[in-house]
Amino acid sequence: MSKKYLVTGGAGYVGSVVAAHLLQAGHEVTVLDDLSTGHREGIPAGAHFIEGRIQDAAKWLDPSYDAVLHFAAFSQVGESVVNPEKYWRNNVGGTMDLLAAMRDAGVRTLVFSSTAATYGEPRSTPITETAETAPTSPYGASKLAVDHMISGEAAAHGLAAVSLRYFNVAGAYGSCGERHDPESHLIPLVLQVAQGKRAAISVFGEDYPTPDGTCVRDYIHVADLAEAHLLALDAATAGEHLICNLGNGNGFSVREVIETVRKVTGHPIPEVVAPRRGGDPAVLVASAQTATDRLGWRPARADLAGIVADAWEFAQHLDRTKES
Ligand SMILES: NC(=O)c1ccc[n+]([C@@H]2O[C@H](COP(=O)([O-])OP(=O)(O)OC[C@H]3O[C@@H](n4cnc5c(N)ncnc54)[C@H](O)[C@@H]3O)[C@@H](O)[C@H]2O)c1
Ligand SMILES: O=c1ccn([C@@H]2O[C@H](COP(=O)(O)OP(=O)(O)O[C@H]3O[C@H](CO)[C@H](O)[C@H](O)[C@H]3O)[C@@H](O)[C@H]2O)c(=O)[nH]1
Repeated sequence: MSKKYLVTGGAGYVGSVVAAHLLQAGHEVTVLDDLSTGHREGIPAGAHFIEGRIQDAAKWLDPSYDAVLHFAAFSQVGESVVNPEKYWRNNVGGTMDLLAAMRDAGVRTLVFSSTAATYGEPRSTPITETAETAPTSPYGASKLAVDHMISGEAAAHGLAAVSLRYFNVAGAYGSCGERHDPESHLIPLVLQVAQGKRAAISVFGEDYPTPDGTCVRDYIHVADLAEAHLLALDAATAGEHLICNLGNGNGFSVREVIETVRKVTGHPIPEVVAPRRGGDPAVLVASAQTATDRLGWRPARADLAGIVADAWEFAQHLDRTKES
């Protein structure tokens, strides 16, 4: 049955891909986005668009919505360290306003973009949802605070809520892909080297306790992530706040990612070794067993070369549309 969804942050990377999946499944989608980091042309065709802030969600939310999918947030770890108040105000304050608007409008289902950054430096791997949460940045702390807020909303007011804790999101879905400015994520940066926009990729540290000395991460295709959101909408249960990690359970090192980009693009990709980046754990790999058990989710695009190939296709598409 067709449903009506509000997608906050639907002009951004992950939100636009999820909006596209919801539309393809036959649902009605309204994107609420202030375009602070998103792109108007990234909103998938067929979605309604409200240019506005989550802080003002009460202006637009009404009981006709079946659920909210909440992506809107600031998400740069480094920026959050130098400007933490920006993160508390937008991510935490904004979500508090959104939850109040949902309560007033009687919209009682929420899927929230949480993050692996809520765990901080892991004590063991793979990371399960019962692992200690000790975020190492204000960004991670702000997302953890929202998770706590949502738990309270479910317990006190019967919200049906699912938080999805993404590990390293990558890849693209058709014309929806990653275009952060400034870009800080590894795969799009390595692709910029392939495109000749950067001279070399910096490898942040080669003295970690990992097989090749570089950091290991769990890269998950954004389309697999999107499918988990559709399953989460079905699984959400009144009064419960379900938290699920989303990753493939496989770790790839920075050097393995660079080598994969070389193979996929056919470009040489010079690399330079740089100092460690503050706050980077050596290894971050998810156990997504809860997502499998509770949502019935299984990643279908776990192959790193396939993830990189889709991101490469999108990077070239972006260049072609800029030129034309
Ligand atoms: N990309 C990742 O690797 C990753 C990993 C873990 C979690 N997440 C989370 O997923 C979500 C989406 O991330 P993304 O990579 O797509 O980021 P993004 O910056 O591309 O998208 C965020 C969107 O939210 C909008 N926005 C921000 N504040 C807003 C506000 N107050 N009102 C309305 N719109 C607002 C921005 O304009 C942007 O379009 C974020 O919540 C992020 O914390 C992302
Ligand atoms: O130019 C670069 C960029 C990144 N890296 C390395 O590549 C790995 C991946 O870095 P990303 O910036 O792509 O991703 P992160 O693992 O830092 O971040 C991800 O995990 C975080 C949790 O720690 C947050 O959830 C965040 O939103 C999500 O993108 C890290 O070891 C990083 O040090 C480099 O070596 N060179």
